[in-house]
Amino acid sequence: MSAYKIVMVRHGESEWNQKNLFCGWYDANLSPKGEEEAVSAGKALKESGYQFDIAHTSVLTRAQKTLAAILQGIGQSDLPVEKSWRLNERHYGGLTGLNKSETAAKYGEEQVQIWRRSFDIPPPPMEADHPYYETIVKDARYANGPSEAEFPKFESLKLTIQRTLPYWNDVIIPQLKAGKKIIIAAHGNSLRGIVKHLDNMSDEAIMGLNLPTGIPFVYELDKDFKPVVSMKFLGDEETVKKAMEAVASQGKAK
Ligand SMILES: O=C(O)[C@@H](COP(=O)(O)O)OP(=O)(O)O
Repeated sequence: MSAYKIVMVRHGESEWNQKNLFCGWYDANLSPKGEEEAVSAGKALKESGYQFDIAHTSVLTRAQKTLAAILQGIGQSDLPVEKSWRLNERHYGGLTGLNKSETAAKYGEEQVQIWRRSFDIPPPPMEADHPYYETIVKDARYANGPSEAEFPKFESLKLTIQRTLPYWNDVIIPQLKAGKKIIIAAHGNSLRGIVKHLDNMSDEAIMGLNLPTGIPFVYELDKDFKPVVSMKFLGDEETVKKAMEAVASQGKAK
C-alpha cells in the first residue's frame, strides 16, 4: 500500500538543450519551447488535482523557472520553495558548452554515450582556463555551498548521486514522513540519480533511462520508501516515448 506520494519534473527545454550543448552547471535559460512545456506541466498537474505543501529545486534558473510556471498553473505561486545545489544538474566538466553532435562526430558516438550515460566514468575536468570556469566557480549562488573542497570540476552519475542522495535522505524523506506533499523540479541527471536509488536500478539499467523535459512524473512509496508506483508520467505514452527517444538521440553525430 502506498504511504507517500511525490512528484518530480525535469525542467522544460533550455536554450542549451535546444542548441544541443552540454550544459551541466552553466546557467542556461529556458527556451520558448521550454517555457511552453513548463506551462503544460502545470496544466497537467492542475487537471489531475495536484496541490503541494513544499517545493524543491536546484539553484539553476531553468529548473526554478519551470517550477514557477508550474506553481502558477496550479494556483500555488506562494508555495515555500527550497533551493539546493545538491539538486543541480551533473557537472559536465570540460564538455560544458560543447555541441553534443559535433563532439560525437569528433570523438565517436560511443565515447559520447559513455560520457553521457555511463555510471561511473566522468567527463574530462573543467580546468581554470575553460571558457565557463570563472562564470560558474565565482557565481554568487554558490556562496553558501558547495565548499571549495566539494566544488566539482566534473561529475559522473555516481558522483552526482553522492551529493544528491544526502538531500533526498536528510531533507525530502523527513518532510514526506511529516506528511508534506512535495514537488521536485530539477534536471535530467540529478533526477536519474534519485530514480536509480528509488527503483534500485543496476548501473547498467540506468544507462538506458533518458528523462524527457517538462513532463511531470509521480512516485508512490510504501512506508519503507520502496516504490509501489514507479515513474508514472502525466502525459500520454506515445508523447513520453518520443520525448525520451529525442533525448537519447542528442548524442548522435549528424
Ligand atoms: O547538462 C545537460 O546538457 C543536460 C543533460 O544532458 P544529457 O546528460 O542528457 O546529455 O542537463 P539538463 O538539461 O537536464 O539540465
